[in-house]
Amino acid sequence: MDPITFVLFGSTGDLAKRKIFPALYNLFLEQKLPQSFSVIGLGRKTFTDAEFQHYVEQSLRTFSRRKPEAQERLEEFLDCIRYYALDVTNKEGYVGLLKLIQEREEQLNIPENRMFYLSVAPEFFDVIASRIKESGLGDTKGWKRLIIEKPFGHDLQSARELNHKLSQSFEEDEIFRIDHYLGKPMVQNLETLVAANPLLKALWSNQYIANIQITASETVGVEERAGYYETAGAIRDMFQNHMLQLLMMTAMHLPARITEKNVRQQKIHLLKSLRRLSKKDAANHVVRGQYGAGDIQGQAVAAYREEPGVDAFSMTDTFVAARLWIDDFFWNEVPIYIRTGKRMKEKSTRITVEFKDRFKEPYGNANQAVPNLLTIQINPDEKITLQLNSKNLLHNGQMEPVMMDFSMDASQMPEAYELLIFDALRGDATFFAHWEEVELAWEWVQPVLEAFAENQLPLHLYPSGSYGPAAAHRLLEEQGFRWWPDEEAVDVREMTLHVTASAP
Ligand SMILES: NC(=O)C1=CN([C@@H]2O[C@H](COP(=O)(O)OP(=O)(O)OC[C@H]3O[C@@H](n4cnc5c(N)ncnc54)[C@H](OP(=O)(O)O)[C@@H]3O)[C@@H](O)[C@H]2O)C=CC1
Ligand SMILES: O=C1O[C@H](COP(=O)(O)O)[C@@H](O)[C@H](O)[C@H]1O
Repeated sequence: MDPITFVLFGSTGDLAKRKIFPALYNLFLEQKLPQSFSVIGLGRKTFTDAEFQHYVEQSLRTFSRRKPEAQERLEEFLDCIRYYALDVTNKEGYVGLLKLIQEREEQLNIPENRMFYLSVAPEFFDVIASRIKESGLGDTKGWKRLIIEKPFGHDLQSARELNHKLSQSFEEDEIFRIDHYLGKPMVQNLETLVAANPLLKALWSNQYIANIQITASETVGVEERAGYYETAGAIRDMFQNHMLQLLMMTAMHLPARITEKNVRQQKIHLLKSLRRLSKKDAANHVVRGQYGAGDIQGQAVAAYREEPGVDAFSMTDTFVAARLWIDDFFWNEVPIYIRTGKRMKEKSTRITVEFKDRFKEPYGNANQAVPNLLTIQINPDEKITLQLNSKNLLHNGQMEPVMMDFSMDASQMPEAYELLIFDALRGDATFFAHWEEVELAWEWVQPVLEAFAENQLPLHLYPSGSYGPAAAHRLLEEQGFRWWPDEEAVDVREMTLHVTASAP
C-alpha cells in the first residue's frame, strides 16, 4: 500500500474517538497500514503532540475491539500521530498545516499521498474542501482523496449544491462518501451470497421471490442528538442513505464481473428503476411514526416529545416504513418493504426474502406450510437463516417450519470503519456511495420530505418498546403479506395510537 498522510478534521470529536482511531489502530496491528504513514489530528482545542497521543491512547483503551496489549506496538502507532490546532474557517491556519504535512513527508521520505477525512459537522464540508484547494494542500505530487461523513445534504437541492462545491476541489473518483452500513461485514457479503451460490442466484427474481423486507429497528432513542435529529428525522437519518443502500445491495442485478465500476453501475441502474412516488401518493405507500413513552427491556423511557432539546409539539419522524417497487424485468411486481425506527422492541438490522408459495397444492386444506424465508441478519448478530418446511413424525407427521442457520463469529469481525478506511486507503470505492447513488436516493425521497413537511401524512404515535405503528402492517396486508417474524403482527395492532394534529 502507498505511504500516506492521513489528515483528520474533527479529530477531537465523538466519531474520531469511538470509531476512527480504533479502526486505524486495528489496521495497524493487522499490518494493513503502509510501512510509513502519519496521522495529523485537527481541531480547535489545543493539545501538544504528546497530550494528543495520550488522548488517542485513552480512546483505544476504551473503544478499540483489540485492547492495546503490547506497549511497544502501541507506542509505535502513537508515534505516527501529530496534532495541529486549526479552526477550519480560518484561511491562514491552512498555511501552517501544509508546512507541517510537508515536514512530515520529508522526515519519512514519503510521496505526497494525502487522505483528508472530514469528521466534522456538515456545514464545514464545502469550506474545508475549498480551503484544501486554495492553500495548496491539494496540489500533491502523489494522490489526494477525501473521505466525507454523512449527512450528504439535507434534501435534493442542498445535496446537489454540496456536490457542486466539492467538485471544484476534488474529482468524483477522489471522493469517498461514507455510509457505514456498506462497511458492515454481512452487507459486504450480500453480493457474494447471491453471486457465488447458484441455488440463490437461480431464485433471485420475481419468478420465485414474493417480497423483500428490510428492517433496521433500534432500541435507543434520540439520545443527545436532538439538535440534529429534529431537522433530520428517520427519513434523512436512516432511510435516504442506509436503507436505500441495503435495498441496492440486495436487489441490484449482479454484474458479470464484480468490479467497483460494475457494482456501482448496477446500483445506479436499480435506483433509476425505482418507481417514483408523487407527493400525493406518499400517504398510500409511506408510514411515519414517532415514539411515545413506554418500556425498553424493563426500563421506563420518555416520549420523543419529552426528550431534552425536542419541541413539545415536534412532528419529527422517528419511524418510517415504505413500500417500494422496482420497475424492471427482474423485480416487476415484487414489493419491497422497508422500515426503520428508534425506541423499538429490539435492535435488529435484517433483510428477509419471502419466497413464493408455489407448492401448496399437493397438501390441499391440510397444508400448514409457512413460506420459505431467507433472513440475512446484519446486526447485532451476523447470521443467515433459511426457513423451510419439514414433516415432524413425532407430531402425527404435521408440517412445521425448520431453520437452517449459519452464524459468523462477530467477535472476530472487523468493524465497518476498519473495512471502509482500508478500502479508501487502497483507493477501492466499491463500498462507498457514488454521487449518482446519493442524488437518485434524494430524488426518490424528496416528495416524501415535502409530504412530511406539509403534514400530508398522519404521524402515528407508537409506544416505546413496540414494533412500531400498526399502520406499517397495512402496507403489507394490502398485498396479503406480513412482516416477519410473525409475532409482530399481534403485538403492534393493539398498541398503536393515531395522531394527525400537531399538538401532543
Ligand atoms: N458520532 C457518530 O456516531 C457519527 C457521526 N457522524 C458524522 O461525523 C461527523 C462528526 O461527528 P461527531 O464526531 O459526532 O461530532 P462532534 O461534535 O463530536 O465533533 C466535531 C468535531 O469537529 C471539530 N470542530 C467543530 N468546529 C470546528 C471548527 N470551527 N474548526 C475546526 N474543528 C471544528 C471539533 O473539534 P474542536 O471542538 O476541538 O474544535 C470536533 O473534533 C458529523 O458529520 C456527523 O454527522 C456520522 C455517523 C455517526
Ligand atoms: O447513521 C446512523 O446510524 C445509527 C445506527 O447504526 P447501527 O450501525 O447501530 O445500526 C443510528 O442510531 C443513527 O441515528 C444514525 O445517524
